[in-house]
Amino acid sequence: MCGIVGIVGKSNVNQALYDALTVLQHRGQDAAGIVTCDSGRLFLRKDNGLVRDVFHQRHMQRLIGNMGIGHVRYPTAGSSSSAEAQPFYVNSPYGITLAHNGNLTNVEQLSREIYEADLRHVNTNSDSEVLLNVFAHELAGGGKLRPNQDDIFNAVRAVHNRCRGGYAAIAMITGYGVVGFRDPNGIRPIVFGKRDTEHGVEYMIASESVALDVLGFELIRDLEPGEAVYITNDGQLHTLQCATNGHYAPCIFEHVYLARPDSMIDGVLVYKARLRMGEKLAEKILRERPDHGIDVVIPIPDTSRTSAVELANHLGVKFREGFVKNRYIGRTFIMPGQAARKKSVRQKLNAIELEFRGKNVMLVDDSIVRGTTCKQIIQMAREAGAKNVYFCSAAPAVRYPNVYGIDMPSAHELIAHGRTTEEVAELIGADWLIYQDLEDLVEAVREGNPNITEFDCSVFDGKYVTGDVNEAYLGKIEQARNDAAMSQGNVASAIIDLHNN
Ligand SMILES: O=P(O)(O)OC[C@H]1O[C@H](OP(=O)(O)OP(=O)(O)O)[C@H](O)[C@@H]1O
Ligand SMILES: NC(=O)CC[C@H](N)C(=O)O
Ligand SMILES: [Mg+2]
Repeated sequence: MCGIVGIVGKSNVNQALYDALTVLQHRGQDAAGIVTCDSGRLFLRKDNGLVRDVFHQRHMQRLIGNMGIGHVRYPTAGSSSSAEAQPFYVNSPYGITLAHNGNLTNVEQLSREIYEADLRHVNTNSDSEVLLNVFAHELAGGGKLRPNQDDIFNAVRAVHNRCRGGYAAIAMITGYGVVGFRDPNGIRPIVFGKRDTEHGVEYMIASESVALDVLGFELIRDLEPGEAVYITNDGQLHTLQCATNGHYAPCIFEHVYLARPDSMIDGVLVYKARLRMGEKLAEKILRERPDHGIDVVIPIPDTSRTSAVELANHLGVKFREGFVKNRYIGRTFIMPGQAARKKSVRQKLNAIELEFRGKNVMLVDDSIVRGTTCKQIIQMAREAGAKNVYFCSAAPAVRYPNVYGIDMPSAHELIAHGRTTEEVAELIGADWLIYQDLEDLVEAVREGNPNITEFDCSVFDGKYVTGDVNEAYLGKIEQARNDAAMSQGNVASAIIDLHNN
């Protein structure tokens, strides 16, 4: 889950892109990039780091032009090297740059095809550079000096035929316009909107509606699975369904953890979905532990706050902020490497003893993935004098890898993989543990938009909606991307870099 944005404006868009990336920072903390287009010239700045660290005034001044795209990265393929920061650029045809959220599952085959048949060179291990080259090759196939919307949409159609996996992408065609497209299952989110200015209408495409809100754009709608939107340099907007088999199977983990609560995804307000998760989890606790004896409900900041409030309401138990979060430390789960994740939990959260001493506390988190957070938090609660520490997760047990843009490639790193709830409870040191049921999670989200009949719930049930994920593939990514392999790989690839300013 990276954050992507594209704007076609009426004056320089650099500041708006920067602001949008700041709002999308929760989707990727590893690298950030912006490319703008002015009079047929591209201006690119990208590097490792948070948005505020990558762009200094001297960079911003050079990012001129009334259209551009931006990216915040959380790597799920390749390495964390700055060479794989996005947007990526390819010079032919037209000069295309691309920002991608998601992960391709047939990248090996595509890489081979690109080299052997399309005669193209890809310089990194990033699947996003492969996606860009597939799109570029298909657009070149039109053979036009000046591409129009039909040429763009034909290229997107061909991308859907060749690419598998999850992808929400925004590409800029130098001098022509910005195109956004979404994979035929709609796994990753992408929306577009507009704002009126005295010089005319400006358009924005972004991962989450919150980026539109904050910049004063009005949400038009989500892209449908398989659909593309193309905004020309002079502000004409075109949309087209480019997939024959498009249907909704969006990633449910966006609602659990990835997205901001104030975002609206596919007609569902994430905030309300999380409230309903809390309500349903409370019902399960009342069913399974009617004599729970809980004195206080305490969320593990930040993401679980919304569901924890509603959980406490429904249990009729006091809600208290027992942990204070250091606001200068980012999200732990999306940090690369277990050592960094482990260290940051302690730096990030500190207990207020008063809320724990002598009490039966119910700690609430949105999810338990590797167990990094909850293990340490439970220990902190005990050190703060809690009598009993119960734990609940607003999501079901995460037992399977993700292959569509969340960095959970290795089943063996997941604390619940191959374990019962009781075994996980023991391992994390909880007196008892309750997970949300998958049907309840799906219901909590679906109530926001009953037209969505299917979700990608693969991390919970091991069913992969693209139908191409088998044991051999999972084995391969586990080997290539487990924590130990990644820390070696990152050192080796740190020096690769072709272009940057
Ligand atoms: O079991 P784990 O592997 O620890 O992963 C799950 C935890 O990671 C996330 O928190 P994170 O700190 O990333 O972000 P937040 O501040 O948005 O909650 C999530 O909210 C859980 O707390
Ligand atoms: N999290 C994402 O969406 C990652 C995008 C892309 N696969 C990368 O690794 O850069
Ligand atoms: Mg958390």
